[in-house]
Amino acid sequence: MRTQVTEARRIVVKVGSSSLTTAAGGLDGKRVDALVDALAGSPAEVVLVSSGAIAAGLAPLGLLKRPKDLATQQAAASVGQGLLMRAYNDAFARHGRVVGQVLLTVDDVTRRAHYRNAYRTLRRLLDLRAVPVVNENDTVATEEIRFGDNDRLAALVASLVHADLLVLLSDVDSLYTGDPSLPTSKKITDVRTPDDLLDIDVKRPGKAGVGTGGMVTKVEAARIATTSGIPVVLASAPNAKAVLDGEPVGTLFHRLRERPQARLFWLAHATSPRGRLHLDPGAVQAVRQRHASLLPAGITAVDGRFAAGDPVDLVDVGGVPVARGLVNYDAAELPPLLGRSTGELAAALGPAYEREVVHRDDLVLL
Ligand SMILES: Nc1ncnc2c1ncn2[C@@H]1O[C@H](COP(=O)(O)OP(=O)(O)O)[C@@H](O)[C@H]1O
Ligand SMILES: N[C@@H](CCC(=O)OP(=O)(O)O)C(=O)O
Repeated sequence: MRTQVTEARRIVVKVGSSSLTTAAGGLDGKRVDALVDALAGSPAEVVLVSSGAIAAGLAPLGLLKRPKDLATQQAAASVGQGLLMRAYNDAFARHGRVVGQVLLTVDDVTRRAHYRNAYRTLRRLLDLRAVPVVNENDTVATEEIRFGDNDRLAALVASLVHADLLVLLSDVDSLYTGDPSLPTSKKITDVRTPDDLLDIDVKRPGKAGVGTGGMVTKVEAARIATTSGIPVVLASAPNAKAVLDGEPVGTLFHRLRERPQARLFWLAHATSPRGRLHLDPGAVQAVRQRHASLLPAGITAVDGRFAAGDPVDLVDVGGVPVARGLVNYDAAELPPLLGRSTGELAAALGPAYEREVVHRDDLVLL
């Protein structure tokens, strides 16, 4: 059993084009359904990074193989992305789950100002129990600023949403020492350090012809994630359920360091609180033991003059600080909300009041 997997609370799963399409081209509904069944069965929050827009758009446009020129690829992506979302929408609906499309460019995941926008949207979708389905915004990306494959995009999204695990699903069941079709190539179950990759040949692209990056981009994605403290499992798409159940399938890239908690470290050690939120015992327990977000219902009193975004201390009935967090409301807004459930507040004051007072991602225990 892999505890890196079974203990993960937030997982980014990336699936490649070759795992979603039929041999004849076009989306394979059965494979989409099987993948979605596996994802919907996971107790973790899941962000799905899905390729396949270009591949799904080929058949409807009468294209026989993946075009080489960017404009035709973009036209195919434009047609295929809608079909892809329809397939996910229908497949997740069977589990009573809603999907949200998130199309990103390189800038959205690398520039800080954009990055925060993307993070907020993804986090809100997860809070609402929706499944974000991410792809590159192929129709607007130019050759120079394009990821092209989704492996690196998935690694950056994993880091962006503070995921505990990245799963790369492909048409190959693990990393091999060389071309998997050669009998001399051996399966690799664990990659613990970059040295474990020194003798591995990852150059040859996939034979299916619809994927783009082959193993090179997957190994690169694993490097980005593991150096950000996020372990990676590379496995075949039909093994998605086994992966998420923690079974030792595919290749596990162990994380190379602890997850840097730089922002939360700053919050705990380098900020002074602008106010205090007094918690009832139930809220203290929820924050401490379940690492839950703080909701208005668990707050009994507020001290200080702070604005939304400021650091505040969360204190217990004895006034002892238990956590520090970034508050989502101005001090003056809070008193009428205290002790009331988020459902009640939303009904009385509108959906903007459904938000948590301190989100769990912005909270550090003291
Ligand atoms: N060392 C290796 N180990 C495993 N697969 C490899 C290796 N080198 C090349 N490959 C090829 O990489 C392919 C997966 O890449 P790709 O087709 O881009 O997948 P996807 O569409 O899932 O992103 C496999 O089908 C396999 O043939
Ligand atoms: N954004 C593109 C991804 C291209 C692609 O084929 O990626 P991958 O299958 O992950 O190597 C698409 O949806 O078609």
